[in-house]
Amino acid sequence: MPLQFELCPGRMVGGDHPCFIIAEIGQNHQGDLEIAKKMIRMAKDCGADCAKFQKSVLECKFNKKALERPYNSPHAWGKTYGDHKRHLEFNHDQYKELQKYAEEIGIYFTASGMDEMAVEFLHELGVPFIKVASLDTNNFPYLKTTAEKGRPMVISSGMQSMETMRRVYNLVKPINPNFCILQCSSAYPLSVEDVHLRVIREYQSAFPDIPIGYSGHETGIAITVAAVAMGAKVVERHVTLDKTWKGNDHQASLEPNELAELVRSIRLVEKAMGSPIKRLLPCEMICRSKLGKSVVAKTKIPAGTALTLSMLCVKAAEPYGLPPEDIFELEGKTVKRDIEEDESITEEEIEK
Ligand SMILES: CC(=O)N[C@H](C=O)[C@@H](O)[C@H](O)[C@H](O)COP(=O)(O)O
Ligand SMILES: C=C(OP(=O)(O)O)C(=O)O
Repeated sequence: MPLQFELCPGRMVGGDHPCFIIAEIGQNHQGDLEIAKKMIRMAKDCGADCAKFQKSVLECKFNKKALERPYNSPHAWGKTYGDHKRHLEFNHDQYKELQKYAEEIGIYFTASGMDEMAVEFLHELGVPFIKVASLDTNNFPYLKTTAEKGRPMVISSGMQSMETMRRVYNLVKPINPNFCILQCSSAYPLSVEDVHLRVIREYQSAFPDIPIGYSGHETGIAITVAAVAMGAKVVERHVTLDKTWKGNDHQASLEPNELAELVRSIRLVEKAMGSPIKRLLPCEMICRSKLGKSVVAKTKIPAGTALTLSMLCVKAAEPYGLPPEDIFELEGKTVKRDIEEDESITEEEIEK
């Protein structure tokens, strides 16, 4: 079964394809369409593959009491949680405008569908893939209808257990094979001790036929780069224009210079991952001929002498002689000509 699939038109993920980098604008746009556009532009300029938002149909995502509860937080945009969330929600026409803008500047555009109606909305909008936010990952009716839409899915796994993630995999796989799972811990900002990058390995062995990725809420870029070195094929990070802005996620977000550095570092590490085949590289030949050690005569050895270990030593020598790892095989072999003390012993001097 392939470890890769087409996440967006013309963009494969998994296998040897470059890691797909999602700039999660989320609700960091302050409810302002112009800021949202600036953030899409910033994501593109910094080299991210995709600009992502969060779409909710609030009455479908929350029950009445949850919307009516007071939101006493410095990050609140309204007195109740419902008012707060309403302020941050873009409508259909605004989404259309953002989508058009992203298309014009050439960056993939999508959102997490944070309830079934939101997924319906995104499906009709024609996003390339649906992001399943952690809060819906154990929402099995949602997962089933979303998988049935047939669009690729990126499923995050904050707040879930391994057992639930196995059930998620078993539910989605037969309906829609084009999905990946992201390791994620849902806290903002996330402490280093709560990241658990090793879960990526667990997922890779439990779900070997899908790409695995990482959705990070920590500060800085190092941990996300490490996730890529561990094989994350999709990464997602919140982005902001200013970490001091009001909002729950800004502190755990990357400002433009950090996002650009993240993209650069990921691309660098991808190149450095190279090949698993260990061999002497052409670029190492200069070092080997200068400092690599080889077999040298410890004493003068007359032609026809059968070699013993006591006649040989190992040094960095000019020219480079026989490799020292073969020294024991030289015992008993005879030399074709007189060899001076401290002279390199090369292939040509040894009787076959
Ligand atoms: C789990 C989840 O949805 N997490 C999202 C994605 O990471 C977050 O962006 C939340 O929407 C955000 O932290 C909520 O903040 P507030 O409660 O102030 O609107
Ligand atoms: C909550 C989201 O993401 P995650 O679960 O990956 O943090 C989201 O994409 O809206």
